[in-house]
Amino acid sequence: MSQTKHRPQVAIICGSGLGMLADTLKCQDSFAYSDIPGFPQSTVQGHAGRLVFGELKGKTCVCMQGRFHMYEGHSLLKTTFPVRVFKLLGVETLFVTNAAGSLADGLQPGDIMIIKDHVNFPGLVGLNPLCGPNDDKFGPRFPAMSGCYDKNLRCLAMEIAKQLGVAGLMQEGVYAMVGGPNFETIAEARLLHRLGVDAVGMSTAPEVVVATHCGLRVFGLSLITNKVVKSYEDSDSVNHEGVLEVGRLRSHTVQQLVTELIGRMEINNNNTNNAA
Ligand SMILES: O=P(O)(O)O[C@H]1O[C@H](CO)[C@@H](O)[C@H]1O
Ligand SMILES: Nc1nc2[nH]cnc2c(=O)[nH]1
Repeated sequence: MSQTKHRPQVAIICGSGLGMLADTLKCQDSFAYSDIPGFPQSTVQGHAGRLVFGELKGKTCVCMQGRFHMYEGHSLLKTTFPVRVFKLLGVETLFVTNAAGSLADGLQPGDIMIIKDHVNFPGLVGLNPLCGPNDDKFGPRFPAMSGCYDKNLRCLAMEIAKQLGVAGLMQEGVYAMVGGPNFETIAEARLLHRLGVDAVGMSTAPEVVVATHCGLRVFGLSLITNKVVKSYEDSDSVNHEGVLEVGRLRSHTVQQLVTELIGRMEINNNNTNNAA
């Protein structure tokens, strides 16, 4: 921390193809992950691997330009390590963003889903970053997750979307994390759809679990980059380049939304969770 004067209140994790969120920060100090002791390395295209500090609408922010995924071979402890670093830096609010495939019929590529809740599939079978001895300095052994996506921030995001004229692109929904790295089979897609999942990806849930455990307020959004194929008659097929391309197309809107939300949200929330 001796190498930057910034003391962030807000942390942003950029999803696949959404690294441009860091470009909006003013008075930047940036560090390659390879220069930060203990930090894993990004191995996925569309995740630059830089930690960027700066100002956004009067708030001090730190932005992860590139996240870590379980499928890269990192332990869940490693993938979520930056979240605890943010907590120790004094961050109060975590913004998580991701690219995701839609299962809900009403969500089209290019739409933005405000995450209302998640299904942490790896977590349900014991792949949870909180497994192992609990560090009471961060939070309790058995943390509640019922209100992990802050309701006030979700409402404010919708209000801002209306003011920006992009409300038609936005709705709330449930995100599910699967392990990846392969995309879903048709049978898996149908299963997820029946279970009430609106969008699926390979990240985010462990970060939110660790953030909630240590009392951070969380806001999450998924950029819908593709429809998950649910029909044997459908010859469409998803690929990572297409995912990154939708990120590029929607970068401006996502940037505007996140910038306004950070500008207008209250800070000093005392790290309390505000459940739905
Ligand atoms: O969740 P993010 O990092 O946005 O990336 C999503 O996009 C990649 C697949 O194209 C996967 O890593 C998936 O999780
Ligand atoms: N698992 C999964 N992750 C994604 N990331 C972006 N699109 C998708 C998708 O369709 N499935």
